[in-house]
Amino acid sequence: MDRKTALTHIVIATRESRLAMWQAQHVQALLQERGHVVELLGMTTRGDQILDRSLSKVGGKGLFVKELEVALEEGRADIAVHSLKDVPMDMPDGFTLACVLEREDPRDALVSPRHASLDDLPEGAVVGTSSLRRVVLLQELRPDLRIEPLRGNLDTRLRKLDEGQYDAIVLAAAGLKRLGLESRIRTTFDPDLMLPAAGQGALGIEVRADRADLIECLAPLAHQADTLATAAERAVSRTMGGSCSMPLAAHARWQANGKLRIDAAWGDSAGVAELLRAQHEADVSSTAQAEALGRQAAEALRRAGAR
Ligand SMILES: NCc1[nH]cc(CCC(=O)O)c1CC(=O)O
Repeated sequence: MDRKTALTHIVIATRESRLAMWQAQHVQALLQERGHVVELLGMTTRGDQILDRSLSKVGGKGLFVKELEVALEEGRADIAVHSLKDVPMDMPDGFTLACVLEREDPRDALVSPRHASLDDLPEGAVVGTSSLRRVVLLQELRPDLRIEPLRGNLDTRLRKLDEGQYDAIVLAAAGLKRLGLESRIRTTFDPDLMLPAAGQGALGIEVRADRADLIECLAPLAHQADTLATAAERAVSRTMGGSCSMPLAAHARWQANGKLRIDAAWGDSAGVAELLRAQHEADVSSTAQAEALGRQAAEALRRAGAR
């Protein structure tokens, strides 16, 4: 195969959940518009199989990406499309994040058959989420709520709500919107109250670090403003030694004054201690500057007592 042919034929490794498939097809369409021939290779990951335990107890974020990386390693696929939120802060040796795409709504959403907002939930209502970040933030807003674990892909989570196992559940707005389920959203949370997770709503494309050819093809798909914002968010998690067993939130927004502002929050994993928050802003025009901003916020959380 000559170099030109190799460049135009791209195989995307993807998980088979509806959301993962949507995301892979989205990238497929973007690459096809640029003249590439793009195929999907669907696969089931360990994270998809383990549905009965909280993810943070069985190995964390890496579970969703490992099998896809093996496919890249073996040359069965060229790129993997991930929800950036699920991508470990440090890529394993030999892999790199080639680009971050324009992000969808980064906020969390409340889904409930009977209640229009968090304030509208009766005392002691049962709310489903397995994210420690959401647990800690919800407990701060409504200490009376009973928060119960909720696992599975988006359709499974909605089914469990519809079966009556919960009064409400909290999900990323981005996933619901991508699957055409926006009408299920009763309210999207003010990000200052329910601070999103690092990378929430953004897609990242992973490749083998030695595939300069692919990195070049993918460069035009990058969204610069969201790349810098999510780089700052991911630097908060990286500095904190972040994994999904840590109740950490990090959300960066571009301000009217042209600066990038980052908000970060950390809570005790028991979910009882007070929530620590940090906020910084800076002029940011490079990844290094974005990461420095994220580190500043993490160091402020540390000084305030986060471990
Ligand atoms: N942890 C699972 C996960 N990873 C990405 C999304 C949604 C889409 C996104 O945030 O980009 C979700 C579901 C959720 O948190 O409700």
